[in-house]
Amino acid sequence: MTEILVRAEGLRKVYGKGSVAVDGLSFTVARGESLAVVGESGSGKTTVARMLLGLETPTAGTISVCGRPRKGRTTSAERRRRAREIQMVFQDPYSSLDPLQRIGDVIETSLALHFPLSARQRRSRALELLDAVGLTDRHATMLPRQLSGGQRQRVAIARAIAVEPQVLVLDEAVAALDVSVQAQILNLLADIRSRSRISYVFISHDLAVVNQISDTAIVMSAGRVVERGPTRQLLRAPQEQYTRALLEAVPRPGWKPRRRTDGSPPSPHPTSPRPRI
Ligand SMILES: Nc1ncnc2c1ncn2[C@@H]1O[C@H](COP(=O)(O)OP(=O)(O)OP(=O)(O)O)[C@@H](O)[C@H]1O
Repeated sequence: MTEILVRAEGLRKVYGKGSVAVDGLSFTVARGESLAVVGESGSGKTTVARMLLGLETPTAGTISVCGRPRKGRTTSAERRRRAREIQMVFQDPYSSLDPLQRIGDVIETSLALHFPLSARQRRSRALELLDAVGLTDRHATMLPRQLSGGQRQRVAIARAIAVEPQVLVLDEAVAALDVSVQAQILNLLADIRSRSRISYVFISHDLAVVNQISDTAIVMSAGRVVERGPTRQLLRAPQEQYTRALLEAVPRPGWKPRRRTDGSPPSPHPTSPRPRI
């Protein structure tokens, strides 16, 4: 039987005096599923992510994660428990990393909050996690500014998975990276999902990226869902004009609605047609 990890029903968010960011949104995410939330800028995607994480309170509607409703005031123990259910990776890891904290300590701090490990066990687990995202002991001693954007995003992912969450929300997590680094991070996320049965809510405006990482997708416009379904089908045969327009707006030569299945990185040669979905 499918285990539902995230259930959002009738979500609505109104900012200030009547700016409706999300309106009547419902969706579920099953264990191991990767759901993409797609839409143009201002369609309400980040607001959805922030509500899932409890960073914004819905004006109406309900969210439950791992079968427990997310509402009301929380104690610090409850916040820790919730953090183990759902974690988030942001677009710009630099702004979410302490510039003065070494990378190894970033991961250790996350571990210390959630697991009763000795200092030695923590260090060893931190190195294991960095290794899992393709970083080495050498990176553990570095500061965020000494890493590339892609490496910083790996740190952000390692920090999030250190907590062993059931659900990972990724808000434009590869948008700031160049195409080959994007491909590496997407492959890494696919590996993590196949190893751990973690679920993803992958927020993106980039339909090619969405096609590589998600099973199902919802397309949002002005806070509402305009179309939803299996990602592959939705991108191959969009039913709604809005989705078609989003697809047509992808500004790349050689754009073909064909899924890349071999996990290979896109061509590094800008003149050749880019093999995408
Ligand atoms: N804190 C806020 N206060 C007031 N309005 C907000 C706030 N955050 C978002 N909005 C508005 O809500 C709407 C949805 O914004 P949101 O950031 O969720 O969209 P988005 O799809 O994530 O866009 P982008 O991809 O540009 O980040 C926009 O009209 C935005 O101006």
